[in-house]
Amino acid sequence: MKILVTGAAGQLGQCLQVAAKKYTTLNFCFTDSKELNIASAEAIQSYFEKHNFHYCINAAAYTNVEQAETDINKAFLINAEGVKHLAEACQKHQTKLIHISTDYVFDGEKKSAYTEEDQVNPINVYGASKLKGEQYIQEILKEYYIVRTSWLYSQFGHNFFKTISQKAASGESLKITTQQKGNPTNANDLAAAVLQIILSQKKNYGIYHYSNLGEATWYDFAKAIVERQDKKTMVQASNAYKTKAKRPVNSCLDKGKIIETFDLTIPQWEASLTNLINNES
Ligand SMILES: NC(=O)C1=CN([C@@H]2O[C@H](COP(=O)(O)OP(=O)(O)OC[C@H]3O[C@@H](n4cnc5c(N)ncnc54)[C@H](OP(=O)(O)O)[C@@H]3O)[C@@H](O)[C@H]2O)C=CC1
Ligand SMILES: Cc1cn([C@H]2C[C@H](O)[C@@H](COP(=O)(O)OP(=O)(O)O[C@H]3O[C@@H](C)C(=O)[C@@H](O)[C@H]3O)O2)c(=O)[nH]c1=O
Repeated sequence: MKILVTGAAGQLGQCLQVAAKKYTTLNFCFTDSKELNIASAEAIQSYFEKHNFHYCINAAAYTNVEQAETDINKAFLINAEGVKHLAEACQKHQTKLIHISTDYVFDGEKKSAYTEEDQVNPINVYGASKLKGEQYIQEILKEYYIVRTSWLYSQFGHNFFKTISQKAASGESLKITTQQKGNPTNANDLAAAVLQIILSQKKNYGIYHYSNLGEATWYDFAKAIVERQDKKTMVQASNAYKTKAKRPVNSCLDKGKIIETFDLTIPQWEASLTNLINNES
């Protein structure tokens, strides 16, 4: 089975490269933004003409939530138009698309975890651009998986876990917001789940939610990161951390559908965080 991975130099892309090593029967083609720029319809069409992919995993995205507020065109160029180009190429070449989306498509007003059927209503530019990408896929394709995830962290790339670990290592005291809750998710777990979807060979296409189990505020998450590394840094709860972009107050995701459909076992976020730290040290 031949699988294209876009955005392969990013955080999830690198976790997919690690996870892929376990599956020698799968033939991966990992591409970074230089090899395959998803914002270029021509580049995508000519790449798909040269290969015959069974699946495309789209891990390419514009992910800077703060910068997206002023860099609106670029966020939409990559997260919406880029995804449209990929969907069109997948449609033309009978390639199944696995696209990664976000909890930030929701407004956060719901009191409990969001299911796949819940109303979307993004409250920042990044979320709006990702939603537009989802909508293009639904218009163009029948054979797709949109996997919404949240609060990704790992040993790779830029993420909250690495920011907090670096600040703690330099002895900087931390003020962390208690104003949003969600599901911290180890990107290595997401990568494994995506490959399990492919290996299942099921045809239950549609939208799915995947994140680690258990909820936390960013403050809870930061405290857990610092405590597990035995750092003496003070982690202070804050209810006034200033940002340009609004973020959903609650973006917890209900995982019932993906667990049942693909028979997945999803780790608790605390256990997965411990695991990552133990593997890194
Ligand atoms: N990070 C998170 O907390 C969350 C992420 N997600 C989603 O998960 C997916 C993976 O995110 P993550 O790995 O963390 O993100 P990263 O920002 O780490 O990686 C994204 C990758 O996409 C590449 N990219 C950007 N523009 C293009 C382009 N035009 N063509 C090809 N590649 C491009 C980037 O390359 P370059 O650096 O060269 O531009 C980068 O390597 C994304 O869809 C994201 O929206 C969902 C929820 C949470
Ligand atoms: C660094 C820092 C952040 N914060 C706050 C700001 C914000 O409300 C929250 C999270 O900060 P970040 O900017 O790291 O996270 P953010 O960029 O909002 O993370 C999001 O990224 C995109 C790509 C997604 O799809 C989402 O699921 C989510 O993971 O923590 C503090 O309170 N103190 C701090 O020292």
